[in-house]
Amino acid sequence: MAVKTRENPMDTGKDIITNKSKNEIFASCSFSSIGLHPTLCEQLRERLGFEVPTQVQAQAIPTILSGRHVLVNAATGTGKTVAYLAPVIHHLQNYNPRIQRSDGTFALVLVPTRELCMQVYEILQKILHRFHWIVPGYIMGGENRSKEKARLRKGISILVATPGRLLDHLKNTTSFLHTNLRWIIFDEADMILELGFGKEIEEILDILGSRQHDSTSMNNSASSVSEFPRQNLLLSATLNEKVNHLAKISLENPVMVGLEDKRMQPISSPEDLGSAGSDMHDMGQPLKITSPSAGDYILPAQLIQRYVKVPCNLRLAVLLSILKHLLEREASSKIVVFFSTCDAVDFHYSLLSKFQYSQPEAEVKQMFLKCKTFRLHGNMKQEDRRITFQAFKAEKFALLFSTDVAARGLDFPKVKCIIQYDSPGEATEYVHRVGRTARLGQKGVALLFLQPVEMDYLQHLEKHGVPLTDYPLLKVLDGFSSYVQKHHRKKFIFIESHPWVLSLQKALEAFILAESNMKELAKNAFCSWVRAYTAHRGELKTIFMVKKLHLGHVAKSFALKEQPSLVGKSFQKETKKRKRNEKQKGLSKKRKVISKT
Ligand SMILES: Nc1ncnc2c1ncn2[C@@H]1O[C@H](COP(=O)(O)OP(=O)(O)OP(=O)(O)O)[C@@H](O)[C@H]1O
Repeated sequence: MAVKTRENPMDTGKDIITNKSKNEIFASCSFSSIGLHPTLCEQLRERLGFEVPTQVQAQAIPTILSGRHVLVNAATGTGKTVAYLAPVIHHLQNYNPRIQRSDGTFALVLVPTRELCMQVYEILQKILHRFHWIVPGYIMGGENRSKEKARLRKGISILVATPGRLLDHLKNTTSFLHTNLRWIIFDEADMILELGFGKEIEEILDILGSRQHDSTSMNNSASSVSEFPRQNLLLSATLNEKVNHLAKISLENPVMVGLEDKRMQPISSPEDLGSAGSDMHDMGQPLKITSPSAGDYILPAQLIQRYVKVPCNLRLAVLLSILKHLLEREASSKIVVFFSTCDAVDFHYSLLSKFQYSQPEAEVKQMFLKCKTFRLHGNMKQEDRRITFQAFKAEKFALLFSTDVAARGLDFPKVKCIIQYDSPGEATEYVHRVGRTARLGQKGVALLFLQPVEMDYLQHLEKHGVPLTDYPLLKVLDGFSSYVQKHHRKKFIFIESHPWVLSLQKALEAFILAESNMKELAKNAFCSWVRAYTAHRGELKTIFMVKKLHLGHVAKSFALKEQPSLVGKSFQKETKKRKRNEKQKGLSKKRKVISKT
């Protein structure tokens, strides 16, 4: 099938998978030829519509079936979930006599966020349709503990969990039976650590008797209760050096799937592997994963990646213009916009739910965007998070405003465009955010907003093999208004003087001024935005520097005419308090900002 030529700079083409990308994504074998039970293959076909395995599934499934510990590194949207679920189900449905609920938990899938927990559980439910004796279940932060206890007491064969809640039940739910545990799977392994769950994971492995020790095999521990040896799996699109310690304490002689040789280095000293310092073997060779460098992050080949350089004070007007452009050009578009804070999500969500606009001289005001808008962040009630997650999945034409809770693992069908309005920070997070589109060979576009003072971030991304091209913003803005053409025949070469943007900015400021609750939301969003900006780490601190910003212009990006006066002493006091709290609790900045799993 030929790929459509693109006229619209953000046109993602039809929802087609080209023959070329089909060959890159899918393997030329069948699920049964890689060892899966015929009924399971049928379930994959009937319930999920999977005819043949993806490349990563074709590599990982036989290796996992063989019982080896495995590290899987493959691009976003390539089918890692079924790559680990299918072998587990294959073995479990084969047990003779059949497993029962009273046997407790056999497999544990650890995930970093609640939405991912629900997603994996839903996939399990589908595949297990014909294997009714294998019971799936989930436990996660925000849910009712007593109900979870009751479910655990009855028995859950394959349990999906967020780490904090799992540890809680391991310590406090005596009826939680896990003596038959055979598999521990870390999905998005690097994120689990990034969120500061390292200590919890070590405790979990200790309690479950699945921690590797220097001289003892795990078969000497609690796992010996089970008749089968333990098998642990670590997966992510961005396995990096941070997972070395986790790999060391949880995997024994692991096989690497998708990690090129250049990413593996012999261990020269015990410190190479982190605090506990021991070795990890693959065929006798102690190895560790090195930091990713140029070209190491695998991004979907068909993903179009662009950046847009926007002066700070016009960011909001430009965001709204681009959204309008995209949604009006493509009648079935789904777009995800990433923000750095919950307050920013709330502000932009409320703004777009209410903001009406008419071009100068036009008589009737209309909603600026006529599109269903959703929001998702860690400060929302659990039930609202669940409703949003399900609703956005089902929609064909919708916008989602989110923090990084949606960045990892979530599989929203038919998302055509990802906009990173606030920069992601680490290149790893860039990779996962953009990975919500262009899944499984589908087309997709990613757009990154940068301010003129932040342009060095492009080099940071390029170092990791992520090259971006310029987005033709002026062309998009010019295409907008009859007003522009009627009153100004000259061509505009600066965004700062573009009549469409200026008129929109004016209207936004007037709207915020007139709506007191919106003004409050804008102020809160402004303050947390600045706080989040100061939280960039390492090398990124030199790119995203608050002191390089004009805070009055930042205020304009929340449609505030003036910089809120509360920023100053109270902001500094709050920042100091936050740092003190973080130090005391030993939490990573990120975990606090991102989510309450
Ligand atoms: N063999 C297959 N045939 C058809 N579709 C598949 C197959 N395997 C997976 N998919 C689909 O591909 C999409 C991506 O799968 P999945 O979410 O497992 O990817 P992933 O590699 O885990 O992505 P991420 O790194 O973002 O978590 C899903 O919609 C899934 O249903």
